[in-house]
Amino acid sequence: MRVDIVSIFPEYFAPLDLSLIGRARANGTLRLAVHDLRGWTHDVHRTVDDTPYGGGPGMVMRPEPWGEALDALTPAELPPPRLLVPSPAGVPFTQALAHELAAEPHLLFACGRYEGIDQRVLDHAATRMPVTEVSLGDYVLFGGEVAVLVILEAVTRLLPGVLGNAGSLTEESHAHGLLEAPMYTKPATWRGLPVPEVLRSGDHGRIARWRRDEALVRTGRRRPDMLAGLDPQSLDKRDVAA
Ligand SMILES: N#Cc1c(N)n[nH]c1-c1ccc2c(Cl)cn(Cc3cccnc3)c2c1
Repeated sequence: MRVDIVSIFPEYFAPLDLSLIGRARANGTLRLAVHDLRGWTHDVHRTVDDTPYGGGPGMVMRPEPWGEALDALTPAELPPPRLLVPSPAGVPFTQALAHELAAEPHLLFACGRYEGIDQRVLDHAATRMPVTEVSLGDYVLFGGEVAVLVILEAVTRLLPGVLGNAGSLTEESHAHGLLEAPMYTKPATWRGLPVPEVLRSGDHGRIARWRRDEALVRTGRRRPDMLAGLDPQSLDKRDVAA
C-alpha cells in the first residue's frame, strides 16, 4: 500500500518510523511519504491560510496550495488514490471503514488545520478521485494530523503480514461486533486475585464459551449500541441464554 500525507506539520508523523508501522515501511508493505503543504506555496511567507468569506472566527486554508499538492501527488498516468480528509463533519471512522481502506492500493491524506480547508479543494478533488471526509468521534481536535495517525495505525495493522499473530485480528474488540473478553496472564494469583479457573482448565470449548459470554456481558454494559447493531445470524441459542 502506498500512503501520501500532506500537512503543514510533517514532524507530527515522526512516530510512523516506530514499531509495527516502521517495520511495515522497512519491509515494503507500506510505502509512506509525508509532504509539507508549504512546499506548494510561492510567497515569501509561505502562506497557507486566509480569512473566511462570510466572516466568522479563525482562518481557512487557501485552495491554491492544496490544489497544487493534490495535482502533484495524483499523476494522470497512475490510478487515482482515495483521498481521506479528517474533519469534524466527517463520517465516523469505524473498524469496517478501516478494513475498506486496508484494501485500497493508494491512500492520500489531507491534514487540515485552522477552521478547515476551502470546500472547493474537496469538490474539485472529487471530480477525479474518491473523497471521504472522516471523523474520529464527537470531540474536537486542533487539526487532522492526530486523526491520520489513528486511521493509519488501524489500517496498517490489517495489512497482510503486519501483525505477527493474524489470529488476534479475529478475536479483538470490534472484530466480531463485540468488545473483547477480559485478558489474563501469569501469575495465576496476583495480590490475592486469581485468574478465572476456566481459563486454566485447558477445556477450549469451555474457554471459548466463557470468552463469548464475557464479551456479550461487557458489550451489553459498556456499548449497548453495538449489541443493537449485531447481526442476529452471528448469535447462537447459547448467546440468548447468556
Ligand atoms: N477527524 C477529526 C476531528 C475530530 N473528531 N475532531 N476534530 C477533528 C478535526 C479534523 C480536521 C480539522 C481541521 Cl482541517 C481543522 N480542525 C480544527 C477545527 C475545530 C473545530 C471546528 N472546525 C475545525 C479539525 C478538527
